[in-house]
Amino acid sequence: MTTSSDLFKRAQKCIPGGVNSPVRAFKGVGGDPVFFARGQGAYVWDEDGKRYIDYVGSWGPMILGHAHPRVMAAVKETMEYGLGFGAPTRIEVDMAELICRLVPSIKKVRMVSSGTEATMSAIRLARGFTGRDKIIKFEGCYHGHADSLLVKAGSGALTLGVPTSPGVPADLASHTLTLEYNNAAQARELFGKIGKDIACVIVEPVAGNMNCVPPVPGFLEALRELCTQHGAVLIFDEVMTGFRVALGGAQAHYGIQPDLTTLGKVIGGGLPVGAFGGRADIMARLAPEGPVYQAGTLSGNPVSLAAGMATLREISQPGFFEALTAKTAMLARGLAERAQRAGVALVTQQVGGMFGIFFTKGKSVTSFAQVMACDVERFKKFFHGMLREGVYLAPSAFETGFVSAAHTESDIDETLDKAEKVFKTL
Ligand SMILES: Cc1ncc(COP(=O)(O)O)c(C=O)c1O
Ligand SMILES: N[C@H](C=O)CCC(=O)O
Repeated sequence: MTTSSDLFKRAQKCIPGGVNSPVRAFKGVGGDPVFFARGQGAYVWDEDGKRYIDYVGSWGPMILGHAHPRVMAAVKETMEYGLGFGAPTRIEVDMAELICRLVPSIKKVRMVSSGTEATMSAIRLARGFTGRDKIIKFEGCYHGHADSLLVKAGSGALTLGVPTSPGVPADLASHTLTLEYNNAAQARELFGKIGKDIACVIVEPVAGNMNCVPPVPGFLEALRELCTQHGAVLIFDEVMTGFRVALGGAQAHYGIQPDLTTLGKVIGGGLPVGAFGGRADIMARLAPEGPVYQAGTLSGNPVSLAAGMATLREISQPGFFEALTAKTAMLARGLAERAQRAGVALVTQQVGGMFGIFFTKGKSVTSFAQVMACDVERFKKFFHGMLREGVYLAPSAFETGFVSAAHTESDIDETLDKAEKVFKTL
């Protein structure tokens, strides 16, 4: 018995499933979730004081590692002035200017409190701007839990086997058209048939909620071309990839400008936040400038923005992303090599500070069908082996992994040695 399992028993009596977000519950790997008591740099410690090298990083925000001193100092300093006012503050202007400078496709930006709010609002805005109802998303992509987007979704919805959630009205779901990720021909065909009805295409420019699946060359380009041609809004959901795969996000990495971008995670430095922004003519349709309504009591919370600003300042340092990418590549390459040595079929993929581990043969995984064909049972054994060894991976075969600036080469080496030991047991 561990303190975590005691706490989980208590939690299950008063919290649905014992957790406040389904992916935390270990349903995808079995067993009881670990309860964490603290984090510092690349490590987290559970309630019994066991240390883990952390590759979840609060699902992405902790790009500097846990409790980074400059982020903590910014939070403490800002808190001294009050926790929020429900009125405009200087830091919101600073943050908006910074985002617009770092992501040039964003001419105006609205802060919200979560990634879900960002995508939900961006969809409404795209519909209000175009006067059309239909939206296109891709199977296995997750864009938060707004009704229109919980259709063939990834992340916890996929892990739990409910990619299309009960509770989403069929009438609403019928407006969400789902295509195969990385299949440009299918998108062309659909646009050819009903292009004039499509309000927007929303896509994870690197899919991070069905493990880690980068776009194949030409896929994002085709979406850009189709949206322009048919007057639809192209939304890059960069809640995960924004300030994670490159300073300017996936759009800078791949050189493609969306019309709208959604952000979250890193821009809050670990505190609740989200944002959406983009073309000035589209953003001008948003209340109070335009008629499309969107609001939030805690939107642009100064403490969240202080943590986010401090994080963005750190990741703007020259060489930050080169170093993060090199370290993540070292991990991904090393895992593939150690697996091969142990005779285990494994594919690893990586973009910037994101990586994926697939128990499958072959060279790459580019489609949802390939993701679903991977050996999930083997992943579960690997996950628990690594957990025992003191390495915390995302508790699902359908989630991406995250490396932070706090991970050292020696952390990566330690992880690889432990992985090799576990591979030999599979
Ligand atoms: C790509 C993407 N979009 C949207 C969301 C929703 O963000 P949040 O969990 O902050 O609502 C997430 C993560 O959950 C995500 O990974
Ligand atoms: N995959 C999700 C976000 O990226 C995981 C976070 C959550 O839903 O709790």
